Amino acid sequence: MAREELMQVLGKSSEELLSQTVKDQSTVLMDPDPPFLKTYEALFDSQPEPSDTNQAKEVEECELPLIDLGRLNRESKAEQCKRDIMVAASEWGFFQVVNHGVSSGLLDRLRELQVNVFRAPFVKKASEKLLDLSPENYRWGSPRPTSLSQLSWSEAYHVPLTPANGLTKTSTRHIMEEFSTAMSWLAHILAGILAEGVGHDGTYIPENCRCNTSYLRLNRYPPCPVKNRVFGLVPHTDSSFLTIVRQDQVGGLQLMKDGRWITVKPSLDALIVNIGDLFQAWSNGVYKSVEHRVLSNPHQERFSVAYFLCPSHDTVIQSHAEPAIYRNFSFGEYRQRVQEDVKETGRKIGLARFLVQST
Ligand SMILES: O=C(O)CCC(=O)C(=O)O
Ligand SMILES: [Fe+2]
Repeated sequence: MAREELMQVLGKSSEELLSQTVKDQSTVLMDPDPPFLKTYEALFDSQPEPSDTNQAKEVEECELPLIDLGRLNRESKAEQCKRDIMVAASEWGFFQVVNHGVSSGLLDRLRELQVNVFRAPFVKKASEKLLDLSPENYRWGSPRPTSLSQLSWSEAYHVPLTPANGLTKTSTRHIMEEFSTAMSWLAHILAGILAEGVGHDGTYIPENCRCNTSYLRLNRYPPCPVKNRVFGLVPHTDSSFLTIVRQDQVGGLQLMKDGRWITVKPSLDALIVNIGDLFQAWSNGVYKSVEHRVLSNPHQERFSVAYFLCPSHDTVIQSHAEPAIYRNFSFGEYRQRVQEDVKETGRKIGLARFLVQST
């Protein structure tokens, strides 16, 4: 039974477990972790569904394609480097890049900021503006999970990249701007290579994906006492053109390859790039937006930051290939459909909603 299992794992009696959050008021007020156990108590009482235990299934640990971007600056190597990027995007939908030009000092400063903000008590994160990050942009858990497999044991700040007024710029905003400028530069180089590879002209992405239409997400995965039954982040695809992630040394990111989950070995030197839904549609299925997820960890917390290269909401996604797999749609329409599906069914349906045959 789930509750017994939980009591065992936590080494707590039923009463202790039920009073988990009726702790001493000051402990509750200082606790950085969101109240997962109390809020989702009913899910732990329900019978496990087969999908609840799928984290325990055997997975392979695998080296993703590793691409040295330093080769782009050497005439004799640049073409091969571009080909490697295109092959990885179409065969894996995921790859790692090194010599990417984003300085380790900047990555470390962002990480420090991220750790600081998530160390704040949960009640503050949920109700106050902290380090220039607003409670409206703070998420924890999942909107309406109906089973444990739909719950994400994580918290995140979604950071829109609207430029701040120079006079009032905080140091937080300054670091995030510097970071997103570096990520945007890298994302545009990669997107340009991929666009050229499928015969699109090089102006569409820079014209539609601007600094203020893309965004950052700061993720924290608190230790999760319920082994193997709850994800850190549920399986999903990204709705972006492409995403660049920096993970820490804890690990837990997995991606789907040939019908199997594969664990990505953490590397602090590398950035992880994955193709999002928009690139899959725009390339008419040549580049793959593959499902990925994050496992929870019973002992260690984990941090990651993701940069999502996205266009403005009125941008129309249209592949020029024939026959087109997906009908044309605007990014705004796509986002709205995804949000409605998540609300109604607890999960994202994504591009399958936009197949030409289904209209
Ligand atoms: O934390 C990670 O490694 C991945 C995060 C992710 O997939 C996302 O934020 O969409
Ligand atoms: Fe993702």
